[in-house]
Amino acid sequence: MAENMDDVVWKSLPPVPKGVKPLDHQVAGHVFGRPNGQKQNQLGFLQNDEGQILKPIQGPIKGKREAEFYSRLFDSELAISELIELRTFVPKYFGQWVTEEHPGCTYLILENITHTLKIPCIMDIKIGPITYDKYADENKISSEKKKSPFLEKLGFQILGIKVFSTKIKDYIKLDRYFLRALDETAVLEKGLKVFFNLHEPFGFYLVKTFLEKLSDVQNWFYRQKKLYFIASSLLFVYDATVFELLNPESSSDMVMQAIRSNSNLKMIDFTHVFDFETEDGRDENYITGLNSLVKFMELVQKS
Ligand SMILES: Nc1ncnc2c1ncn2[C@@H]1O[C@H](COP(=O)(O)OP(=O)(O)OP(=O)(O)O)[C@@H](O)[C@H]1O
Ligand SMILES: O=P(O)(O)O[C@@H]1[C@H](O)[C@H](O)[C@@H](OP(=O)(O)O)[C@H](OP(=O)(O)O)[C@H]1O
Repeated sequence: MAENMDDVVWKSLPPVPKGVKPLDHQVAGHVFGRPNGQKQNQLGFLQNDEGQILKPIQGPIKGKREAEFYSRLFDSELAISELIELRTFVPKYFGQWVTEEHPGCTYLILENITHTLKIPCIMDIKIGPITYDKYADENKISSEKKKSPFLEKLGFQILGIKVFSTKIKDYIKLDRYFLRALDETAVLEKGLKVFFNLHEPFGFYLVKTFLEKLSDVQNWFYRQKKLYFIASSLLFVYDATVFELLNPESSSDMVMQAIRSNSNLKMIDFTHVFDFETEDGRDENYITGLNSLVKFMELVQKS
């Protein structure tokens, strides 16, 4: 028997509905055709040609929460200014999709943030030292606590990296088992610096660009008092072709402009998002994780 469920090769895959295919570039979560944990659920992310992904709505009650999160956020009558602002930090939502090939599964239709990238580089980071919610039972709490020995210190965990290394001219893929085992030093050397191609002279500007984007997310979290996010991720993407566009003569303004338009940061995975019960909430768990990630990125930038 394969040691890791991810290594199980499936003899029969679920049918792929017409006009869509499994998501090309995915670094974590429910992968189409792969069992999810012990649950043997083989449905996962799909993509279409229109720049959208299809995310299966997960079983109760996680999936329902995520579906409600998106439909509330993109409701045309939404009048809460903080939530209207939050739209800029998440993939666009286009409604729901069902297909006769997968009876019983409804998909969320979301913007595919890797769609326009020629050589996509992707990193998924789950934010916050606490990854279980108020409804978690003892088993869930203990299984979450066992997943990453360094989570309490780091405040975040990298779940997956797929990066085109301009040094070896090939893709490097790192999975959550490898990444969760990295301590405070190794997470810099074998995680973040690898993702940002830091051997490149322009790696510095890439980190600078993402720090700007993270600062916008931070500002929103300091201001908003509506929601708190457990086990939610930040998805970092950039196009490795940007390094080809630049040369040593490029001014720093030109470099920043090129990198800004070839990179993106979005919040994803909203299966554990809740409304604060009082008017003066502050998402300390998310803020702790985010601030720590920013500090680590600043260290990367200085190195
Ligand atoms: N909008 C998007 N555009 C492009 N890729 C995406 C998008 N959303 C998710 N992905 C890809 O899918 C992966 C998993 O996303 P997500 O965390 O939403 O899935 P999940 O199945 O809910 O995960 P889990 O069940 O492990 O919490 C991400 O790491 C990323 O590679
Ligand atoms: O990455 P792994 O180790 O495969 O773990 C899964 C992943 O962390 C999910 O985020 C988590 O769901 P939630 O965060 O939504 O709870 C799920 O929990 P579950 O199996 O308890 O549903 C895990 O199986």
